[in-house]
Amino acid sequence: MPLQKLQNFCTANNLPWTDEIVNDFATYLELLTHFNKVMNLIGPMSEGEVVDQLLIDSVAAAAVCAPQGPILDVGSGAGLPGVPLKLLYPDLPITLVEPRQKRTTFLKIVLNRLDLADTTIERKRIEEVERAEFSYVISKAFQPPVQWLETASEWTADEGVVMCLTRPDERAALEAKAGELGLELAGACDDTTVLGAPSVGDVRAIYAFGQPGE
Ligand SMILES: C[S@@+](CC[C@H](N)C(=O)[O-])C[C@H]1O[C@@H](n2cnc3c(N)ncnc32)[C@H](O)[C@@H]1O
Repeated sequence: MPLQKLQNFCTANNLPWTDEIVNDFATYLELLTHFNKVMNLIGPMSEGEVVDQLLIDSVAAAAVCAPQGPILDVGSGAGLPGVPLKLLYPDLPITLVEPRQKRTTFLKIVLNRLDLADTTIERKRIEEVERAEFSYVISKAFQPPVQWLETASEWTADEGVVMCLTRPDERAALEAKAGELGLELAGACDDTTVLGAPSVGDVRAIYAFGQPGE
């Protein structure tokens, strides 16, 4: 079954995996592949490719640093990585920021079909969203990593983390920018294949940045 690799990934990395989570991922996968054909949300992809390239890349962030409080996903598109994270951590509030109407229409369909509580969809550019603080600030393929770290830091609570889904060759530049912003590395994976992520997705390294501990 297409979700087997996702299950293997979650169990190998001690991420939540229950019957309810399986059902929710199956529904999301079905909605993504169905509406992709009519709305062109993610380009032509098979179910297997969606799992390998999008779903595992999304939950891989939690294998490096699991969310502990409200999540902000900027440039969420068809809900990546925010929806997979919400399915793993249904009790955490999440805000999905996405300016394009077709994509937010799809997000609303997902929200209704999966009955996702504490989920806010902002059909805006991040620059237009009323400022708030989040515990876990994440994006995938939204801004170049260093620019993202700077953007995200403005939305991150004191105890929170900025998640950078990127490539290993960005680490030095990210650490330099983090120093300027008064942040430090709070979690790192320089090669997501060691987590068991297929090497076909865009996310090859994951770094978490937070305020220095005492
Ligand atoms: C390359 S897509 C990535 C979508 C999704 N994160 C993924 O990985 O499939 C970038 C997304 O960022 C959105 N976007 C562009 N500018 C934005 C802005 N200023 N604020 C929030 N989202 C923005 C686009 O509409 C698009 O859906």
